[in-house]
Amino acid sequence: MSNTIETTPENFRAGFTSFVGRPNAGKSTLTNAMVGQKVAITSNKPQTTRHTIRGIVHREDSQLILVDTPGLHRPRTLLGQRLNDLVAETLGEVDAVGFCLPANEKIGPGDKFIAQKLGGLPPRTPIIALVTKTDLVNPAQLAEQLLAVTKLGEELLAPKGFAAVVPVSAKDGYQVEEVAKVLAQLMPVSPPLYPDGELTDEPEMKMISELIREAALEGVRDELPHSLAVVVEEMIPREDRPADNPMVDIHVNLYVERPSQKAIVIGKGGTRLRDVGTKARKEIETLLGTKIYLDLHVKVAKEWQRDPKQLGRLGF
Ligand SMILES: Nc1nc2c(ncn2[C@@H]2O[C@H](COP(=O)(O)OP(=O)(O)OP(=O)(O)O)[C@@H](O)[C@H]2O)c(=O)[nH]1
Repeated sequence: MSNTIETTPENFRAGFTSFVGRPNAGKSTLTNAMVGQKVAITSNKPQTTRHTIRGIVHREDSQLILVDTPGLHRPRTLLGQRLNDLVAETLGEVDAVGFCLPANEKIGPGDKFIAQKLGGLPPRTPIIALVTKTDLVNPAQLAEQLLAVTKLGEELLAPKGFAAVVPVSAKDGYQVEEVAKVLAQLMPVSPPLYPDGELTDEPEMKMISELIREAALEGVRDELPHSLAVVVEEMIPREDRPADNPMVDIHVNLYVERPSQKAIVIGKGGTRLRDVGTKARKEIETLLGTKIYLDLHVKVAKEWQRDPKQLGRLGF
C-alpha cells in the first residue's frame, strides 16, 4: 500500500490534459516521451473518465493524466455540429489542452481548423501551443514558427491567445520536462488522482483483443493467417448504471489487409461477425466480471504488416 495521502505536498497539483493536433503532429511520440509507462483505463479505477488514458506523468509536485480526445484527431469523419459538440464536451472536461504543431511544417488548413474549434471552447480551458520536432529545423526557422504560432493564437483564440508557446523535441528530449512543468502549473490543486505504481490495465486490453482475435480466426485461420490485428480502442463504463450492475462499452477495431478478408470476417449478411461478437463477449464478461457491450468494426489497413507507422498504431 502506498501512503500517498500522508506524503502529498500541500500544493500538489493533479489533473487531466489532452494533446490535440493534426495527424503526424507528434502527439503520440510526445506522450511516450513524457510518460514512463503506458496505461489504459478500465471501469474499476478511481476518477474514471470517459476518455482513454494514454499515460500518467508522475512528478514530485504534480500528476498529469494524458487523455485522448476522440474526434479532433479525425475531423474529416465527423461533420459540423457533431464535431463541435464532441470537442466542447471532451475538451470541456480536461484542465488544459496541448495543441501540437510541427516546427518543420507551415501552419496549414488542418491546424487552423483545430485552432478554430479550440477558439470555440469556454475560455476557462487554457490552451498551450507545443511547437514539436524542433530537432528538424534551425534556430531561425524555429523562431519564425514560434512567431507564426503565436500569431495563430492571437487570431483564433482571441482575446487571450495561447497560455504559453513551448518548443519541444520528443526525439532528443529537448524541453520535454518543460512541457510537463508548464502543463502541471495549469492543473488544479489536488492530491494525486492515481496511485504511483500499479498503473497499467494494458494486459487486460491485450487479453481482450486476444480473445476477440481467437474468435475471429476460428474456422478461417487458413484464409487469414497473419492478416488480422485486433485493437481495443476504448473501454468506457456506461453511465447511469446501477452500482451493483455496471456495464462497460468496449469499442474494437479488427484490421485486415484486403477487402476480400473483410468479407470473410464479416460473413454473409454479417452473421459471422455477430457470432464472433457473441462468443468473445461471453469470454470477456467472464474475464472482467462485468456485463459488456462489444462494438466490433472491421477495417482494411492495407499492407499493415509492412508499414512501421501502422504497426506502431496497432500496438506491435
Ligand atoms: N525528428 C522528429 N520526429 C518526430 C518527433 N516527434 C514525432 N516525430 C515523428 O513524426 C511522426 C509522427 O509522430 P506521431 O507521434 O505518430 O504523431 P501523431 O500526432 O501522434 O500522429 P497521429 O497518430 O497520426 O495523429 C513519426 O514518424 C515520429 O517519429 C520529434 O520530436 N522529432
